Amino acid sequence: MPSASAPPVSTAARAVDARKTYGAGEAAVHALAGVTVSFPEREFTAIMGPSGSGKSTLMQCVAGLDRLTSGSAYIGDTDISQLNKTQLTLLRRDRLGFIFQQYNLIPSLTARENILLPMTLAGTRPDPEWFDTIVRTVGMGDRLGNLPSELSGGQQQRVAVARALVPRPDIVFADEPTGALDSRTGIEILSFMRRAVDETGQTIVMVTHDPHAASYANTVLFLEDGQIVDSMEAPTADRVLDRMKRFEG
Ligand SMILES: Nc1ncnc2c1ncn2[C@@H]1O[C@H](COP(=O)(O)OP(=O)(O)OP(=O)(O)O)[C@@H](O)[C@H]1O
Repeated sequence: MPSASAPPVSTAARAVDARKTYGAGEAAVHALAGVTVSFPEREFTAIMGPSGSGKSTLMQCVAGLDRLTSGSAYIGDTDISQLNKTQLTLLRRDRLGFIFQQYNLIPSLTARENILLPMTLAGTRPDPEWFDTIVRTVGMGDRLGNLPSELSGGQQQRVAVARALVPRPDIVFADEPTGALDSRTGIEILSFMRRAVDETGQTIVMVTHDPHAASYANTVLFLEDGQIVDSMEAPTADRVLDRMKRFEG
């Protein structure tokens, strides 16, 4: 139990009775079948579950990339189901960061320009000290002038991670961020994401299939058939793997 003096845990994002149905009638797929979940601030949450269990749908709907069929999704206190398209675009730009399996870098821009692109588009500038901290921590300091085609896959993903973190978003959503990387490079990226949470108070929500990746999180949520069926605190790769095996029976 938290002590009486412990600060209350704030919620960076949450969903309330979230439902998402694709198609209609007999062909209807209930990708989310009533999910209520909170993502605490300054924590790293992983979402796992069998293929088709609704992981990406949940992330996309909470991150304002897709809309729920019913229920609500909040970023902080903002009910995003009430926002129009423009408001959603601005909310994503100003308050959220994204990391995908595909790095989505602009080929004609240098690493530095790619990292700064979201802020350039928003007409803002990063705090120079913060920019240096992020670039140093992701280990990209000497490659900032290079184009993506001159960087390895791991280096490109580091640029993508830096791009997500430099604007200091309220929350970073990551969908299989290490899916395209070899295991050593994946570990570097995950370690960096972990440090961003521990050392800078970043909030991260990550969808993954990989029990080892999930072990970097504070909490793992398990989805099955569009519902949250379990959660695990302080996960280890072995415990996550054991839990995942129970879905296959
Ligand atoms: N645009 C769509 N149209 C129709 N059905 C969809 C669409 N997107 C997702 N689905 C279905 O919704 C369900 C949940 O999909 P989702 O991609 O969220 O699962 P997931 O857990 O992320 O899967 P995976 O691990 O394979 O990426 C699946 O049955 C999927 O086929």
